[in-house]
Amino acid sequence: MRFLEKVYTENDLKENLMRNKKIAVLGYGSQGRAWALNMRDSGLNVTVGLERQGKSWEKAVADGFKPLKSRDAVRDADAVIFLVPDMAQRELYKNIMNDIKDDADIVFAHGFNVHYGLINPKNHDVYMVAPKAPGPSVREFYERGGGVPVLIAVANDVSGRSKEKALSIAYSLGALRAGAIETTFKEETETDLIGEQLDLVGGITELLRSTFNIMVEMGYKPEMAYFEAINEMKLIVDQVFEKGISGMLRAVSDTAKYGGLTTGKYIINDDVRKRMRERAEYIVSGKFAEEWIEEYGEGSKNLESMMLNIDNSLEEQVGKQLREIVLRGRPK
Ligand SMILES: NC(=O)C1=CN([C@@H]2O[C@H](COP(=O)(O)OP(=O)(O)OC[C@H]3O[C@@H](n4cnc5c(N)ncnc54)[C@H](O)[C@@H]3O)[C@@H](O)[C@H]2O)C=CC1
Ligand SMILES: CC(=O)[C@](C)(O)C(=O)O
Ligand SMILES: [Mg+2]
Ligand SMILES: [Mg+2]
Repeated sequence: MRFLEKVYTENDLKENLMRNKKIAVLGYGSQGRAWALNMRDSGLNVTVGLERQGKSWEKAVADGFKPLKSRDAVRDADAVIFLVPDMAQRELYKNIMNDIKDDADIVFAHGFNVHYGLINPKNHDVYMVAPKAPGPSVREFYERGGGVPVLIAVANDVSGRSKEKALSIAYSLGALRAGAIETTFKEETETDLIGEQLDLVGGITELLRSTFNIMVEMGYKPEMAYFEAINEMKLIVDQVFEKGISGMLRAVSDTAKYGGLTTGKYIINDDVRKRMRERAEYIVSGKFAEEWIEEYGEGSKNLESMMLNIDNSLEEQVGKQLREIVLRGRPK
């Protein structure tokens, strides 16, 4: 079966529609910094917009930008890119929407706010360029002559050229050196959330911590447990990244293959899969979005306490010390 019918690369860019346009990047965090730097290095006219002075402001200045208050940054922008946290986007949009030019594009790196109806800019081109990687990788790949793949999607196409403009932004991020795949806001939002909750961020975190804690309960030294249960994850995932799951399995010992395949199936059984499916449906129903908006509205107290719990855990204490050794040995 042939997948990936259409992957957009640099050859698909007929015209760089963003070349002489003014771009406002709102937010200078994980994605914001990477986008602003990559787009500037690609020759675009980038202004960084922030709500207030602070760490992000200082970082932007250190990188050679002259940040402006968001409302000033968007005033003459042809494209406004929302790279502040998803939960902050609705309020920011409300505060600055009257300052945005009537024909400016509204651009996102993730579909959450548009898909769940929190932001609904009617008379603008609204599109998404969603890097499938954390911000620092978006920058690092670009700097090393590459780019991370992106998903592009169009939610509102007033000009008839939204997709071309999304490709032009993808190009400036370096993403067309890899490729862009077209999707919808709905599909990107739901698959992004399902992925990060079921395995990437949710499932994996608890698997790592559970394995660590079981070893410690059984009387093994925490540093041994950390090495075997947590630290080595990266090396295994790197194998998956390079060669897929079967390639990873071929890179480990037959003992690991056999034990892993049998125990994996024993742990992740139909019961667990049923619970995973329930959470995926919870996302698709919109209830997760409601829950998260409510939690954020109440000051993210539960999130903070869960983070504190992790910060104070034994695995974090051991990890901090062990990483000094591990990172010291990493090739330069
Ligand atoms: N973190 C990542 O690697 C990825 C993020 N995305 C998407 O990119 C967008 C930006 O996410 P991140 O880069 O993770 O954000 P972040 O949390 O790193 O961004 C923080 C930036 O927003 C500003 N900020 C924080 N709270 C604010 C508020 N209440 N009002 C205005 N500005 C505020 C901060 O000063 C900082 O400059 C989101 O839509 C996210 O879903 C997409 C792919 C990966
Ligand atoms: C890095 C990424 O793409 C995530 C996990 O979906 C996110 O940070 O939301
Ligand atoms: Mg993601
Ligand atoms: Mg995400």
